[in-house]
Order: sequence, then structure tokens, then C-alpha cells
Amino acid sequence: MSLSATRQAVAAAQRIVVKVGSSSLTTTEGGLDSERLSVLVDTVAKRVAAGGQVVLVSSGAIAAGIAPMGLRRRPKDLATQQAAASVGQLALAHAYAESFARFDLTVGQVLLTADDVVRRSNYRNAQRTLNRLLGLGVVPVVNENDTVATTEIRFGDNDRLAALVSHLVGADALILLSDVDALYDGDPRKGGSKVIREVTGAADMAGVDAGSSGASGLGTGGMASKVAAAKVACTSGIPVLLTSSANAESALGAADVGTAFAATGNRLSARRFWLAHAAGANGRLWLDDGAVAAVVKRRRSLLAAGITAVEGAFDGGDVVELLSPTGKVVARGVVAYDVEELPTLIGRSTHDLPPEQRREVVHADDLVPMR
Ligand SMILES: Nc1ncnc2c1ncn2[C@@H]1O[C@H](COP(=O)(O)OP(=O)(O)O)[C@@H](O)[C@H]1O
Ligand SMILES: N[C@@H](CCC(=O)OP(=O)(O)O)C(=O)O
Repeated sequence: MSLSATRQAVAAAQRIVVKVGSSSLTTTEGGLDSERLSVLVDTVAKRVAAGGQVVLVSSGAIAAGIAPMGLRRRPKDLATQQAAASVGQLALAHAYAESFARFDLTVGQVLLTADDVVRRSNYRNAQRTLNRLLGLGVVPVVNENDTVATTEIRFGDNDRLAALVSHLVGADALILLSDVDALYDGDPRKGGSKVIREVTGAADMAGVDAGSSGASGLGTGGMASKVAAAKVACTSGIPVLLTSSANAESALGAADVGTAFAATGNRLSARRFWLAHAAGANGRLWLDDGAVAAVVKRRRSLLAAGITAVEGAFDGGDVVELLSPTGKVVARGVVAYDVEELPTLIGRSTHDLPPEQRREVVHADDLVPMR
């Protein structure tokens, strides 16, 4: 069987982000499964020994804290989740350090909050640290900084975090390891679903039901968050392989398992990636069809004439979403006006406006179309 170009790219990747979910590292009673963890470490160490650089984005802090804290199930309230993560992250980092030491490999713990990638200055800081760790031959083990992240500033799921980290480190591939061997057209727990081997564009995803965030017992993200994360990575030029942690050896070897998502877009600059995926949007601009075509197809700046409505609380310099007449987010960009200024300008052509208000509402350089 000849491998698709995506799988060949994953197999040949030099710098790889591997994301592993809680369900792959912990027992159903809620404690670390050291045996499965060490099998994963064996596989990662093998790839490093072969000259690869691996960033491990590992979930499992909350789940690993359940048993040591004497809890019987995953806590539902944020404070207890954070307490569990505080206990569990220590156990997780310790287990990785011990396990990688079998191969004389050092691990470095990197705990990130959403702010660390949403704010541009923090983004560059995290980028520098991760690059330095990799350059020094250390295996970075990344997780969300659960103990301090509040509901408002959470990534919420590590699949998204892994996609953002992939871009941050300029990864050649992202491997998402879960408890299911591939993406199916419906939840495989229900039976009768068909496996999807390759995703090369939106057409391959038509009719796929990945659930909302229907996670299994210990995870949080579910398949929908993996699909969303795969989209973030591959539309930014990074191919993705999704499979089970039981298939990790093949995933990091011949890449002949699971579902492969082809890189559909080009690598974005740090600024454009931040604009497209990381920055929080403070408002929404509704566009007419002509403006959608100008912005998305012809890559023009957005002018006041093509805007039909404005929502949100934003100042000039904030990030906003640009919506089509049907409400689809077609682009994101940095708006040049405060929200109060726009209502009197929208729908009017530039030459009808006073000279000081003739500048573009979103300049083409500050605008990224979304697929
Ligand atoms: N279309 C689908 N294809 C594959 N798995 C699906 C699909 N829809 C829902 N799922 C479920 O999503 C689960 C994986 O998500 P999750 O439990 O969050 O994993 P992890 O802890 O590895 O992040 C699988 O166990 C599977 O039952
Ligand atoms: N940061 C959390 C995990 C969040 C998460 O996305 O979990 P999962 O769906 O298992 O990848 C933790 O370490 O428990």
C-alpha cells in the first residue's frame, strides 16, 4: 500500500508535536497508568534517538490527581479540578522525568495559559523557551496551567493547545493520540460507523458527526475538539495524524495508521496565525456579499461601504470577526475604529465620508480569511 503524501510528510517530520489525552495515561479509577505512560515514552525516545525533536503536549493532570486526593470521580467544580491538577501535574511530570531518564533524556515542564498564546508578547516568549529547550535536546512536556487558569482564560482542551503549540514551534507534523484509533463518520461507541482514513478538504468531512464535546469518562475535549484542532493545524500548513495511543509506535514510525489530515494552507507568519487562531475577538462586523468577495477572494481591505451591522465592544486596534450575510466567520482582522464610530459610517461609500474617516475599516495587511 503506498502512503499518501500527508502520511509521508508525517513520517519524515523532524519536529513533531505529540498530544496525548487523559484517557491514554490514566486508569478508570483516576490515577496514572505508569505502564501506558512508559510505552509512550519508549516511542517518543525512539523518535528522538533517530534525530527527531518532539514536544509532548500531555493531558492527565486532573485525572492523575483524582486517586491521590481521595476523590472517586473527576471533580465538576473548577476549584476542585484545579486542586486535582495541582496534585496530578506533579505526579505526571515526575513520571515523565523518571521514564525519559531511562533513555538519558531530560524533560522540561512548560505550563501555559491561554494568555501566553493570545498576547503577542507572551507568544514570542513561550516560542523562545520552547525553541531553546528543543535546541538543548530537552523534551518539553506541555500542559495547560490548570491551577491558575480561570474559566474565562482557559484553552479548555489540550487539542487546541497542541495545535497552537505546533505553530509556535514551527512543527512539521502534529500527532493527536486518543483512545480511538481514527476518526469515524459517527461515534464508534455506537457502532456502525465508517472509518475515515484521509481528510484532504472540507468534502471529506461532509456528513461526519464528531459530536459536540462528547468526551469519554476522563477526557474533556471529545472528537469535535480534535477535529477543530486538526483544522487549525492543517489550514496553517501543518499535517496532522489522529490515532490511538496504542498505535503510537506506528504513528511515530511509518505513519500508516489512523486518520491523516492534509496540510491545506500555507504556513502563516506568527502575526497572521495569532490573528486567525489565537487572539480573542472583541466584536463582529457583518458584511454584504460584495465585501465578502473583496476580502476573501481578492484579499482587499474592508471598507465601510460593505458593512451592514456591527456588534460587540471594541476599540481601534482590537481583533474582530468578519461575518458573511449568513453569519459564517469569513475572516478575522484588526479593526481601525472604535465601535462607537462605525454606525454612522457603515454602508456609505468612501467618497461620501469626511476625509478623516476614509481609512479602511480593516486593512488588508491586518486581515486573515478563514477557511
Ligand atoms: N466521529 C467520531 N470518531 C471517533 N471518535 C468519536 C467520534 N465522535 C465521538 N467520538 C468519541 O471521542 C472520544 C475521544 O475523545 P476524548 O475522550 O476527549 O479523548 P482524549 O482524552 O484522548 O482527548 C472517543 O473515545 C470516541 O468515542
Ligand atoms: N489540562 C487538563 C486536560 C484537558 C484536556 O484537554 O484533556 P483531554 O481531552 O484528555 O486531552 C489536564 O491535564 O487534566
